[in-house]
Amino acid sequence: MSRRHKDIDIRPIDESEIRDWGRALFTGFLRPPVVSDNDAADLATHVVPSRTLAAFDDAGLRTGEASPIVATFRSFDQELTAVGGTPVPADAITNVSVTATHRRRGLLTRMMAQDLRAAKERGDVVATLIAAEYPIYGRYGFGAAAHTAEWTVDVPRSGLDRRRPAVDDGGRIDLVDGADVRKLGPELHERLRRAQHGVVTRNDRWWQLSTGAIHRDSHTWTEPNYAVRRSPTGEIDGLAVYTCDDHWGDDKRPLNTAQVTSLITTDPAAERALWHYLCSIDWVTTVKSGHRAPDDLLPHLLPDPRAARLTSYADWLWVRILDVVRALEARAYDGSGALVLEVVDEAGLAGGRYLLEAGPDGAACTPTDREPHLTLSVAELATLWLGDESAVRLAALGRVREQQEGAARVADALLRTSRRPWCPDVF
Ligand SMILES: CC(=O)SCCNC(=O)CCNC(=O)[C@H](O)C(C)(C)COP(=O)(O)OP(=O)(O)OC[C@H]1O[C@@H](n2cnc3c(N)ncnc32)[C@H](O)[C@@H]1OP(=O)(O)O
Repeated sequence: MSRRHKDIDIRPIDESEIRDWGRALFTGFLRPPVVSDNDAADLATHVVPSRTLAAFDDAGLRTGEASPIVATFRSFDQELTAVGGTPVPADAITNVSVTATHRRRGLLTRMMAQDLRAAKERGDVVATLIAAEYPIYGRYGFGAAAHTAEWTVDVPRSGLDRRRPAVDDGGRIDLVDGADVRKLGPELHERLRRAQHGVVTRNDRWWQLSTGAIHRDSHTWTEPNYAVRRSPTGEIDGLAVYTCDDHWGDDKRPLNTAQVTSLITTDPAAERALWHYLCSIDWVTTVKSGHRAPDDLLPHLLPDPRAARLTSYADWLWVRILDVVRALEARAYDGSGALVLEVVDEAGLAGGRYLLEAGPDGAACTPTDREPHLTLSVAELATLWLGDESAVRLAALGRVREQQEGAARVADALLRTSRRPWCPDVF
């Protein structure tokens, strides 16, 4: 007999429960439900029990070793770069799963409420996640704040001159190994995240996982190629990570694909140089770009931009604002103006009426009782906050309400950014 959801206990796990929690996670994520000793040891290195929730159904039929854990949820400290380059503290949510036998009984809803409350109390400005499916997280106040795009480049069609480098500025490209990337990458990424809104922090574990320094039985690993670009003054200003397959046509024509898993730069010259390098590797006729911002330069670095076909486009980083005042004061504004926002938050975490007075020299956001210009949910505010969405478009969709005529245009002039946000990572 299935139990009512409120009889199922939700609480942080303790250290002795990490392995069972891992098995429930693998089950929920449709991996083989087996946690090897190697996987258990790896989980123990980064799963922080106090930030890791589980739902326990003790009444189920089970034998021997089977665990009562039927749902998983984990969060960790992160920083998210706001518009203008200032990082804000974020509650990064991951490893959300509810076992198929226990779906749609409100377990995620309970775990989310618990975690967001704790994040609010800790003083996090936002919560972040990468959503498995679009319809899951809006109800909890998350908005799709940054999108991802992938292009597939038909190299022979691109019109690139593969004989010479794209940028002849005295810079160079070198192939390095994983150990070099662990040394050089973090500093490059630090510079990127001070410049690009939407970027999130990468911890040591991120660099170790992405360079094969940590081996997990539950994940396959293929050593990629790592190319760094040095600027004319010798500074590392770009890193491309890619794998190549080994595919030949019947007519002995090379038809290899270079799949980019990560490409970060701090300079457009480095971006141009690395894409050109990737499109110039002998045998490579297709380059897949990996996760890019929708306004990435790539297509327009090719003489024929149509050679870059958009093969994936989707919502990517979801943001839940927990502190409207700090979120709006942390970001930069190119224009100047004042806006009164009526923010609706059904969870009672961040709602209220706020006056935003902003300009290129800074912003102040204060609770107010002035008449609002716009009424919107906290989720819609998140989509506007990172600069990606248009308030005019949301008004047309009925997702924000103009309380004063023309307010959506004023909001767009203040909040939209000239380049779109980009989150290069999955977490
Ligand atoms: C950040 C990440 O980790 S992303 C990974 C998320 N995990 C997965 O996708 C793994 C597979 N899916 C699952 O494990 C579960 O279905 C979850 C975690 C998505 C949802 O867990 P549940 O406990 O079933 O959610 P819960 O019962 O709290 O649902 C609340 C509401 O959201 C809706 N909902 C939940 N999941 C979905 C979904 N995938 N699609 C559409 N609606 C959904 C429910 O129908 C319910 O709506 P209602 O209140 O109108 O009835």
